Amino acid sequence: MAVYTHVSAEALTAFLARYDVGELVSAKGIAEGVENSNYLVDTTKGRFILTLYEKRVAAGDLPYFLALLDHLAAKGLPVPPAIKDRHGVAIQELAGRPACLIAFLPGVSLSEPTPVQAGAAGKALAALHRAVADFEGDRANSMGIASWRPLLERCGRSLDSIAPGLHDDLSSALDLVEARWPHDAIGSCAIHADLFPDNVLMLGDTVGGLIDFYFASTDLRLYDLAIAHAAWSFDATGHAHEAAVGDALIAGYADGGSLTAEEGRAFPILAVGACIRFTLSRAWDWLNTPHDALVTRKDPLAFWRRLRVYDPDLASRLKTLA
Ligand SMILES: Nc1ncnc2c1ncn2[C@@H]1O[C@H](COP(=O)(O)OP(=O)(O)OP(=O)(O)O)[C@@H](O)[C@H]1O
Ligand SMILES: N[C@@H](CCO)C(=O)O
Repeated sequence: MAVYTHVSAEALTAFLARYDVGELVSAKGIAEGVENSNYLVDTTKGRFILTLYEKRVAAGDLPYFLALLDHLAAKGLPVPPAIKDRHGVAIQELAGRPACLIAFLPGVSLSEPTPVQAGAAGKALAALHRAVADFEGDRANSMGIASWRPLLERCGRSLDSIAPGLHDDLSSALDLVEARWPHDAIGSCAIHADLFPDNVLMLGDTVGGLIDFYFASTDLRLYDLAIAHAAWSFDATGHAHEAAVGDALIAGYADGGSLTAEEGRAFPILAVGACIRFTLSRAWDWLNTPHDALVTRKDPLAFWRRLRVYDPDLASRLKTLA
């Protein structure tokens, strides 16, 4: 998280009065994350997360996200439902933004997951995909493949201020991904689409919570696994690939088995797509983050470098990676 929108103690007290959650004791902005504004809120009755939805989350999509969370919680997955106020309303407005009060889940986000922990996360992702088999909600992926070219063009030549040649290199990589993307050749379902280690709260080697469903959408199941693989199995710089962590994540997902031959063939291009998606969203943020926001921008090149593992041949032909 981050804090883009500031909430006064008075406004928060009035907001909490709509709920049966006790009275405000303290509220602290959470510096982690980049997408939404988040506060850790303690009341006389417990601990909560207050989220104010920013830039990439459209208010009209919130009913989909909350329905998905309710569906997953009802199936026993450790996801945090939004709290309803005394009138049964979960989606509110606060400080001019859409806002929800969310159940706090215990656990810590890992920065250096072990293979055992990655295996547990892979298992949890598979459980999520099984649990949505009867979920009827549908949402096009607003950060999916169709959005990458327009985002590249919106970033424009400013990308070259991050690394000389980055605009054209991203464009070349995108040409390849657009030509080879499997589209309907493999299964789709509701996916998390952002299952980074910071969105999995771990209790030792056990998954205690899956959070941050605000990119959830209907897309390729295996693309979700490719995103998680790219997020979990590299160090923070994107230089070092922890292959054992990635292998354990996939084995956990497949529950000890392996992907089908068709899935195995599709995986690298989906992972290259994941690299492009997060390079682009980070690059946009790098170039456009407001100066007064409490947020640590994430390095776009850390994601870009992962391409060297997923498509070494392509990487060797790109100025920014060769
Ligand atoms: N339900 C929850 N229970 C406990 N902690 C939470 C919960 N939701 C969020 N957090 C804490 O807040 C931090 C930021 O949350 P989150 O990842 O949802 O923010 P974001 O801005 O959407 O981030 P991202 O950059 O991953 O998209 C998490 O890393 C976690 O520490
Ligand atoms: N998890 C993403 C932020 C969501 O777009 C990142 O680390 O870039």
